Formats: sequence, C-alpha cells, structure tokens
Amino acid sequence: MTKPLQVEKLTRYADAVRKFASAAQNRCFGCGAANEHGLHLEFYLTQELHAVCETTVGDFFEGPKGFVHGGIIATLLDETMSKAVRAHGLVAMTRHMEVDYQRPVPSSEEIRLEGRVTRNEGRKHWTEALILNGHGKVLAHGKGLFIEVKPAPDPDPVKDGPTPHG
Ligand SMILES: CCCCCCCCCCCCCCCC(=O)SCCNC(=O)CCNC(=O)[C@H](O)C(C)(C)COP(=O)(O)OP(=O)(O)OC[C@H]1O[C@@H](n2cnc3c(N)ncnc32)[C@H](O)[C@@H]1OP(=O)(O)O
Repeated sequence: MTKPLQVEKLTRYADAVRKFASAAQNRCFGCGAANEHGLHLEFYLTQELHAVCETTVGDFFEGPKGFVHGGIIATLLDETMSKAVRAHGLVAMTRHMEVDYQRPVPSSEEIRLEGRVTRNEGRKHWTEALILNGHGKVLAHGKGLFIEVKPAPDPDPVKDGPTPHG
C-alpha cells in the first residue's frame, strides 16, 4: 500500500466514521486510556473497516531530536494494523511485521495513521498500515501477519468491553 486511503480529515467525516470502542480500564501502551505513560491513540473506523487515527506523539518518545523513535513508529503501525483486524471482529496477535521507514516521523506534529486488512486465509490475516504527515506524505509503511487466538474468558464482557486489550 503506497497510496493513502481516500478518507478526508476525521473532523470533516464525523458521520462517515465511528469511534473504536475501548474499555476504560484498557492499559494497552498504544490505545489504553488507563495507561498514564501510553500513547493514548484513539481510532476511528471507516465504512470499509479501515482503521484511522490522527495523533501527535510528544517529544518524550523521540529518538533523533525532533523525530519519533523507530520503536515507537513500529508500535504505531502495529497498533493500527491490530485495530484494522479487530474491526473485522477478529481477536488476533501480531505474528510477523515489517517496517519501511521512508522518512523521519516528526514528534510534536500531527500525524495520521491508516490501516487495513489486505488478505485472509483461515486464522491468518495480512494487514498493512501507513503513517502520514499533515500534508498526506507517507512517512512509514508497515505490513503484518496476524493470527487469530482464543482470548481468556472475559469476567464481564458488557462492562469490560470487547477484548482484554480493547
Ligand atoms: C493464547 C493467547 C491468549 C492471549 C489473549 C490476548 C487476546 C488479545 C489480543 C489482542 C491483541 C492486540 C494485538 C496488538 C498487537 C500486539 O502487540 S500483539 C503482541 C505481539 N505479539 C505476540 O506477542 C504474539 C506472540 N506469538 C504467539 O503467541 C504465537 O506465535 C501466535 C501468534 C499465537 C500464533 O501461534 P500458533 O497458534 O501456534 O500459530 P502457528 O501454528 O505457529 O502459525 C499459524 C499459521 O501461521 C503461519 N505462519 C507463521 N509465521 C508466519 C510467517 N512469518 N509468514 C507466513 N506464515 C506464517 C504458520 O505456518 C501457520 O500456518 P498454517 O499451518 O495454519 O497454515
């Protein structure tokens, strides 16, 4: 996937996208509201079940001065691909992923994450994700293989949300 998804800025697409559900006690480093040290990514789903997030990563997560650390870039892509998988009602974990670091990702500037499932075969689900800057330029591209797993029984699925992860 080298071309960004054809979705306008979320603020102009309020009716076309819905927010991704997340349990209040979710401690995921990427998307958990209950993790004070996390990235607090908030995802939306398009009608095509693509995952989209607009966010700004603070300088706390820098590698090179002014730019996001490469490990955090991989985290952003992984999180985006996992949300695209979840959007299809699947509970799956990352088995394999690769990252193409095309341009440095600036910290303290708005970026956009986009992810989607590209192929399915039994328990295996292939995905890809992009990080784009405010001008729509692709900065990083990830590909992933997610494998469906059976999650631990949820003590209260209504109260605790869709999965232990969110
Ligand atoms: C039980 C645990 C409960 C956990 C309850 C948590 C639930 C809530 C989940 C929410 C998740 C959010 C996700 C965020 C994203 C992360 O950050 S997830 C964290 C990072 N990922 C991990 O820690 C995963 C660690 N890996 C594992 O636990 C195991 O490898 C997995 C993923 C469960 C898969 O294990 P497995 O079921 O033994 O799978 P395995 O049979 O080896 O492979 C399955 C198939 O894939 C193929 N395959 C494997 N590798 C490759 C490859 N590189 N290329 C092509 N094919 C491959 C195999 O050949 C096999 O094919 P088939 O023979 O079925 O045709």
